Amino acid sequence: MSALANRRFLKMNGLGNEITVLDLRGTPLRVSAAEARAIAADPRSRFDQLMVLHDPVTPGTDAYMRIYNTDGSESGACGNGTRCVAWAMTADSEMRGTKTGGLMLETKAGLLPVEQVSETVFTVDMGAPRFAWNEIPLRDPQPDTREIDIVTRLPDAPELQKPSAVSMGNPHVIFFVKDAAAYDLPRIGPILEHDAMLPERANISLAQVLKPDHILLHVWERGAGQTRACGSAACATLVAASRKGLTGRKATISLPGGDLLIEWRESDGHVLMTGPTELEHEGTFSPALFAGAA
Ligand SMILES: N[C@H](CCC[C@H](N)C(=O)O)C(=O)O
Repeated sequence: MSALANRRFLKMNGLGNEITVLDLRGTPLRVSAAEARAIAADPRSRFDQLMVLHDPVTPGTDAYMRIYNTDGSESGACGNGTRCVAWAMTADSEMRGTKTGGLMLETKAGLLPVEQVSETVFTVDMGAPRFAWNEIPLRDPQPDTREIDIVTRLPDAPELQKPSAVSMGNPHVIFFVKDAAAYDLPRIGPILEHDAMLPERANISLAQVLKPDHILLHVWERGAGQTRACGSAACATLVAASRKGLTGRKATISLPGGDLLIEWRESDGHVLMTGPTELEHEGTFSPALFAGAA
């Protein structure tokens, strides 16, 4: 039987980005890719991202997070999930600590300071974006990641070329388009996600700049498909738009699930993401869920 059987989880969302939170602090347990897929397959614990809390690694931090996509792959960043974890560690009776004030979370990509804005709204310091082609990573050297070469040619969307590429601890490719809603993302998303220029695949964004402080965004997520919102994509998109001179350093990013406020802070180059969280229900994993999952 999986050691995860009967463990408690929270089903949450950040702007409709489906997040399941699992607290494994104080245990040596780890979630395998097969277990993550099994959790995603149950409608009660279904997720776009599974956020797993582990004991802190770096002294002074509150928890280490491992982030899983629906397909069992792992990511270094999830903005909406990080806010959900912050809510859980602040308000949930079994996950909260005694600490008041901000939290310091960590992933394999780095440290994420979080501040509470109101009961359910949090600001996450998502760190500094990376632009070097090998840090994103891209397959081939690119002199300027504001406009990269990709291999895919879509006959019915020839304008989808020369996207921007940014790492927010996870890889993002952003196409600036006239109408972000005009594309069949479930069809073109997987093709672009697997472009030969992207050795670790990427999250694919279609961004429409409405005003210098307002962007409309649709996202196809690596390993999870089309989601109602993606926080790290919103951060990557604001940074890419600002680098191209399309916006300033602060904008509202409107996603199908709602709005995020993103600021690319001048003083230290970090990206701040502010948005809501919502608890849907809690539950425990049924042992039957893991039959066949290693
Ligand atoms: N929804 C998440 C991002 C998940 C990214 C993941 N799909 C990846 O493989 O990088 C967010 O709010 O930032």
